[in-house]
Amino acid sequence: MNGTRVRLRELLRYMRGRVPLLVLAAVLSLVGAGVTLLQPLLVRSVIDAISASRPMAGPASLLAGLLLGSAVLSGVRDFLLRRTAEKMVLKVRERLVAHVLRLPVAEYDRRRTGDLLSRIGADSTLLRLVITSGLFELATGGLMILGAAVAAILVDPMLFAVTWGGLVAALIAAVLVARRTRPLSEQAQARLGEMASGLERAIAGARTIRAARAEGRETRVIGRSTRQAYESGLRLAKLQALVVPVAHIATHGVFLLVLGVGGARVAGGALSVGDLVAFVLFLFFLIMPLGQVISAYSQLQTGMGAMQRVEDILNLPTESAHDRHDTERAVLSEPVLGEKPPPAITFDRVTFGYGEDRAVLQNVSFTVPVGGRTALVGPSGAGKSTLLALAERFYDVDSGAVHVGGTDIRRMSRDTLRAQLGYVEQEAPILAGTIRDNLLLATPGATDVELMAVLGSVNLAGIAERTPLGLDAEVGEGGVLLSGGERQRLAIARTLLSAPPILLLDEPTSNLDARNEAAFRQALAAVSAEHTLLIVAHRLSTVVDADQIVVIDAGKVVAVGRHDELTSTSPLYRDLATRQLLIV
Ligand SMILES: Nc1ncnc2c1ncn2[C@@H]1O[C@H](COP(=O)(O)OP(=O)(O)OP(=O)(O)O)[C@@H](O)[C@H]1O
Repeated sequence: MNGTRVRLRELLRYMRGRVPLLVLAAVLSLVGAGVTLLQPLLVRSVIDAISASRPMAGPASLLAGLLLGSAVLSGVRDFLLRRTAEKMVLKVRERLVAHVLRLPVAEYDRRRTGDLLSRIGADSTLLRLVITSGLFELATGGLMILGAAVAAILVDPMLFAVTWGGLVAALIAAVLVARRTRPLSEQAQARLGEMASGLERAIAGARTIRAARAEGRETRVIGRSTRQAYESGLRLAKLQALVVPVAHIATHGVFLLVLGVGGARVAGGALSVGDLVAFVLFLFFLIMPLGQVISAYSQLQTGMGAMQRVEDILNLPTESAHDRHDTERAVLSEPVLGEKPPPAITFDRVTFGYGEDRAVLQNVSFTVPVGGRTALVGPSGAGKSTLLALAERFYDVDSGAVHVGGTDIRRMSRDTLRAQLGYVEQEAPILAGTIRDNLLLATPGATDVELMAVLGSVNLAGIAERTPLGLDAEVGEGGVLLSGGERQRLAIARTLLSAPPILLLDEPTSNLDARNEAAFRQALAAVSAEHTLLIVAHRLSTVVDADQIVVIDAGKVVAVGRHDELTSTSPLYRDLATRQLLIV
C-alpha cells in the first residue's frame, strides 16, 4: 500500500506541467459521458413518439447530432491524452539517459548493460499505459458506469435491483484477475531485460562466441529468458481466460433477466416500451465500460510495474550524489613564487578494495613529480590499473588520500579533477562512429588542422588518408575497422588533443608488431615531452628511460627508483625485467 502511494507521488511528478491538458481531457470526458448518457433518453422519446403517432423528427435529429458530437469529442480527448503520455515517456527517457550516464563506475561493474537498455527502452514505453489506458480509461469508464447506474435506477429501481447481483459477480472476478496482473507482467519485463543482456553480451563477444562454436549454447541461454517471459504472459492469459466466461455469463444473464422481467413489467403496464429500451441501453452503457475498466486496471498495474523498474534506476545515487564536496568549487593549490611546486599526483597511504572482502591496495604511498615519466610495474593483478582508476576518482579510497596538484581530489569537483587528467584505458575504447567523433570526444571545438596535427604526432595521419572520407571515415563498433595498435594510438591522440597537464596511460599488453611498436614509442615520446605521464608499463622499453619506476606487488609498493638502481636493489624488478614479464 505504502509502495503504491510512493509510486502515485512519482506519477504526479511526471505529470507536472501537463496538468492543464489533462484537465481539458477530463472535461471533454465528462461532457462526452453526459452526451452518451443522453442518448437512451432521446431513443425513449423517439420510440414513445412513434408508439403514440407523434412527430419524432426533433428528438431524432438531436440524437444524430449528439452521436456526431460525442465521436468528435472522444477523438480530441484521445489525441490530448496520447500527446500527454508521449510527452511523459519522452521526459522519463531523457531523465533515464542523463541519470544512467552519471551513475558511478562501480554501478556499471555490477549491472548488465542489456538490463539497463531494456529499462530505458521497453519499460519507459510501458509507462504510457499508466496515463492512457490506466488513469483515464479507468476514470472515464468508472464515471460512465456510475452515470449509467444512476440513470437506470431513475428509469426503474425495481429492474435495476434484479440486475445488481450479476454485475457484482462480474466485477469481483475482474478485480481478482487485475490484482495478479502486476506481478506477472513485472516478471515478464524482468525476463525481457535478461534477454536483452544476453543478446548484448552475445553481440559484443560475437567473434569469440563464433570461434568457440558457442552460438547454439548462447541461443539456448537467451532462449530461456524469452521462454520465461512467454510463460509469464501465458499465465496471465490463462487467468484472463478464466474470467472471460464468468463475465460473459454474468453480463449475458443480466440482459436476459432484464428482458424477461422488463417484458413482464411492460405487459403489466408498470413500464412503457420506451422505458424498457432506455433501461436496456443504460445497462449496455454500464456493462460496456466494465470491460474497459477491467482492462484499464490491469494496464495500470503493468504500467506501475514498469514505473517501479524505471524508478529503481532513477533512485540510484549518481556519481556526484555520493560526494559531499562536489558542490564546492575546486581550489587547486597555486604554486607560490620561489616555492617548489607540489607533485602532480600523491598517493598518501592509500588502502582500497572493490568489495568489502579484500583490499586490492594496502597503504600505498608514492608521488608523481611534475614533468617526466613515472612507470608503474608489477605482476598481473598487483593493483596498477586500480591506482589510475583511483586518481580519476572512478572509486573513492577506503583510507588515505590521493592529491592532484597538492589538493585532495575529494575536495575538488570531478569535472575540475578530470580536466587535469587525461586517461587512456588499457583496451583503448574506441567509440562507434567516425575518426572525428572519437577525437572530438573531450575537445568538441578542435579544428581539422588540430586533428590532423595530433594524429601526426602519434604517427597516425595515415588513417585519415585511407579513404576519401578522411576524418569522417567510420571506425566500426569498438574500432574494429582499425588495428589494435591504431586503436591505442587513436585513444592517445584523443587524450592529447584535450592537452591535460597529467596523462594516465595503461599500456596495452597485447604484442604490437615492430611498426606499431615504433609508432607507439613515438607517441609516448610526444606525450612525455609535454605532459606529466603516469603509465602502467608492460614493456621494458617503456621503463628503461622512465624518470621513476614504482614497483607494485600484491597491492603494496615494494620499490621505487630508476631502471639501473632497481635492477640491483629490487629482486622483483630484476625478475620482472629478466624473465620478460615486462615485454622487451
Ligand atoms: N572493477 C573491479 N571490480 C572488482 N574487482 C576488480 C575490478 N577491477 C580490478 N579488480 C581486481 O583488483 C585486482 C587488481 O586489478 P588491477 O586491474 O588493478 O591489476 P593490474 O596490476 O593492473 O593487472 P594487469 O597488469 O593484469 O592489468 C585484481 O585482483 C582484480 O581482479
